Amino acid sequence: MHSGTTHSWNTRAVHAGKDDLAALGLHAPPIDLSTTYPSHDVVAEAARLDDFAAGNDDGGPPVYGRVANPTVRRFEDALAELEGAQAAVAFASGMAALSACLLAQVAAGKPEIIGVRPLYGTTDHLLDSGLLGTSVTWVSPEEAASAITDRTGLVVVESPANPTLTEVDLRALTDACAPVPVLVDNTFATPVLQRPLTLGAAMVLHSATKYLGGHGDVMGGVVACSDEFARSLRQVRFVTGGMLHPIAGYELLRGLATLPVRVRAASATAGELARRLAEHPHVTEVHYPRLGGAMVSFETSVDPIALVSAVRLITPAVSLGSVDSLIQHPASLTHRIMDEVARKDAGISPDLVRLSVGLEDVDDLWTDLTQALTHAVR
Ligand code: MET
Repeated sequence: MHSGTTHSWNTRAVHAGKDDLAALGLHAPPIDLSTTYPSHDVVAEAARLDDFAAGNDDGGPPVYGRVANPTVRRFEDALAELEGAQAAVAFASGMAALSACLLAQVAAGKPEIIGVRPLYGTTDHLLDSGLLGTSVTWVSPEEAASAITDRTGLVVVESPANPTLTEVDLRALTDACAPVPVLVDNTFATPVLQRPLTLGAAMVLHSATKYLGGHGDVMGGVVACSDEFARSLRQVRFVTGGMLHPIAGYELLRGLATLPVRVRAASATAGELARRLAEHPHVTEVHYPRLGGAMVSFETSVDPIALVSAVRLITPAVSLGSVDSLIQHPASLTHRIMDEVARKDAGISPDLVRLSVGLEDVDDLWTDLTQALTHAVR
């Protein structure tokens, strides 16, 4: 799957998933919108369907559009390469990707999940509700290993975490929990800043909707992992139908090419905004990861809901990772669905505001933030 070139990671971000294009006489990757694939050899087609149902993907015609797609495969191959994984499996959303990970472990007789809070609110809710037949034990990173039983399927962690930007020592966690697989939600860090598989993680989850797409116009999810776990995920995707759309596959592949420059530029602006916010009289605490990144969250003495409503350049909206900056109030929106006590215990206070920093000029963003902070004084 991988080219085996000695080019740098930044160069591979541009070319991964496209190495065969020149030989095909193409420059942009083709978008295959087929929902079905013709075959006059029914017996051979039946054998291929069996193979796909077992979770294999030989790169050939997928029989049916729910099973696999050539454009989506390009994105999967590229993301696998950038995360340093054997394989990647793409889904219609980040939550569909997480659901497949959970269902795969339930099917393997390992329905017990160990969760480290905070996590994205709907991830927290999916684990806490047990909707997919899992059970969860919530722990601190230091307690994770002692919660393992012979039915533990996954340790789930997000670092830096949504929305508090709390960082977990992933190497210490994966060492302590081995051989139980650790799934790291790497949506906020992106492989530009952190590659969890190099720190002992078994699976890396992305809401591809965020930085991988990067323009707020494509929804998707992806898991980078071993060939073996990828087979389990494809088996789940085959029957549950959470396949990524081919146009989304195209857009996500296109997003990867600019991922390094987008993340580095937005991170520089976010770091500067974090420094300025820390000095602001209406800001009581700023959260910004040691790792860097383009997310900043902060606690404020002004009315946080009035603050979010008062921005004019920044967009008041959930989601993140777009070229334009977004701001939202986690306790009202992204983490609303969580248990209220757990939310407070996880550090998601009613005064916390989350900012996704885009590619605008830092001074324009600062002017907007400061006027909104002034406007929202209680
Ligand atoms: C429906 S809330 C949504 C989205 C996204 N995962 C976020 O953290 O902003």
